[in-house]
Amino acid sequence: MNLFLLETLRLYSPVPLIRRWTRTPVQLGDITVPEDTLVTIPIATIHRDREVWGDDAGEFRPERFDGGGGKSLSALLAFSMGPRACIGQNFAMVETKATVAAILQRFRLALSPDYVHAPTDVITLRPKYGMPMIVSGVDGL
Ligand code: HEM
Repeated sequence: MNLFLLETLRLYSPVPLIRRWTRTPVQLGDITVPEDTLVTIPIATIHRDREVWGDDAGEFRPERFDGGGGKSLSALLAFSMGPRACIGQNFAMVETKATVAAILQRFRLALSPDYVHAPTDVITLRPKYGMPMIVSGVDGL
């Protein structure tokens, strides 16, 4: 399930972008960013970059994380990186696994034909028209 969640965080990162102010000039490759500049880090775009993830960057393929994932350790930025990275990331991963496991022990979920795929960014990413599901109990319950 870990690989599945990582791939979900890559393609549908709940935080699609973050911002940082530079306090001193910062060298980013060939670019010198002056101090007092607001820099946007486009997480969602980086997560679909073919140069980082390969030609199948747009495909849902959890096994890509079996042995690393992208080109570098910092390729997956869903929880950001460094001293201001998400303090709740381990909790979020454990909580999600526990919740999904509890649901799947009791229910089978299928996407409703009414679902319209329209991820939208309202501070965090969410399905614009909701996510209608067809729920049935396991063992026909
Ligand atoms: C899938 C779930 C989550 C995702 C994708 C996520 C993502 C992020 C990201 C990208 C940041 C950096 C924001 C920035 O620098 O502007 C962040 C910061 C933070 N997150 Fe999360 N988060 C998640 C769940 C949680 C949970 C469950 C908690 C608390 C229990 C939490 C607490 C925090 C806090 C306190 C910060 C600020 C850390 C700091 O600035 O030093 N997050 N999160």
